[in-house]
Amino acid sequence: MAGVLVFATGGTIGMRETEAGLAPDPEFPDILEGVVARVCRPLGIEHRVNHLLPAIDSSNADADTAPGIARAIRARARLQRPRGVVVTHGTDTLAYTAARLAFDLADLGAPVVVTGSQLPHGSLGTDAFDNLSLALRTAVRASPGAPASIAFGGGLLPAVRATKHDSRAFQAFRAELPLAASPEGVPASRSGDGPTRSARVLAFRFTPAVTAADLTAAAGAGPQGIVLECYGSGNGPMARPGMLGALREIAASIPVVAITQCAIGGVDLGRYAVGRELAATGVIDGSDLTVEAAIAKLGYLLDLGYRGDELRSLMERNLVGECSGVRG
Ligand SMILES: NC(=O)C[C@H](N)C(=O)O
Repeated sequence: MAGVLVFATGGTIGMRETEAGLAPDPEFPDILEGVVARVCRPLGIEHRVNHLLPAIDSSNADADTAPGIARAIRARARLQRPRGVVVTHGTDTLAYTAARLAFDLADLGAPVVVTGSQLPHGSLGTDAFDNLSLALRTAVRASPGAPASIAFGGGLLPAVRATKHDSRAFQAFRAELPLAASPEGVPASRSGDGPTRSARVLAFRFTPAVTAADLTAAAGAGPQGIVLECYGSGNGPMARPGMLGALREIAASIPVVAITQCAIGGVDLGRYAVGRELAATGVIDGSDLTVEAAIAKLGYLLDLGYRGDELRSLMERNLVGECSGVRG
């Protein structure tokens, strides 16, 4: 086919006003078909629109949403060999999904561009069509091996570096850091068949009131991995009663990845005594990963079957431009 494959997954872009608030518009499939055709025809590009049902408000995304979108894209792409792929998605969890697709589809051989909108397609002055048109044109023009990107508010952002930072403005996303140079590429699957269920990775944020019991409770809910949002250069309340022991125990049973709450700078676990204490509990150094990219990467590697030292080593390296890698 060598055209564009579009996957609609929900989000404001496909919603309309109802008595219960914004909700999926049953007429959106027809409208999307028309808009995609209008952009692709003058470019001489074929297109096919797929709807992943049910269309959701992306706030309802769960651990399997992004891996499920990746599986659907892979299955279609195998048959239709597209030149590019566009995913329409709600903005609330768009950065999480886009980051995950960047890993899952790194070797697809076609660029993946994710978009959505702040206003519904039918609203006056909507950003839906500008964003969609930018995404389609990017998917057609980018090279087959280009990294996954987000087309939004007139700009393109690297999927593994982006965060939603504005709940209203048309420029809803921001990437504080560029793609890291010289990515190694994604590893082969460790377990052959792939998992039946996607790993559940939680984020836990250190704040002044946090206790060891809070962390133990979060880990007790049974996630397969935890992203620990630390202060500054990778610090935490290590003097809190029970915190060292709790972290040691958790990190011995599931991977715990330490990232920073700061947008820039990354972690440097050797800098402060509290950072060294944290490192000694067995947490993995998350370099300058965003929380979205850390969750995506850890979930992706767990789903590929990686565990233990192999997982740690991959987490600490730059696979698709998502992090600078651990300081030597
Ligand atoms: N602008 C949006 O798309 C927000 C919406 N709640 C969603 O994420 O589905």
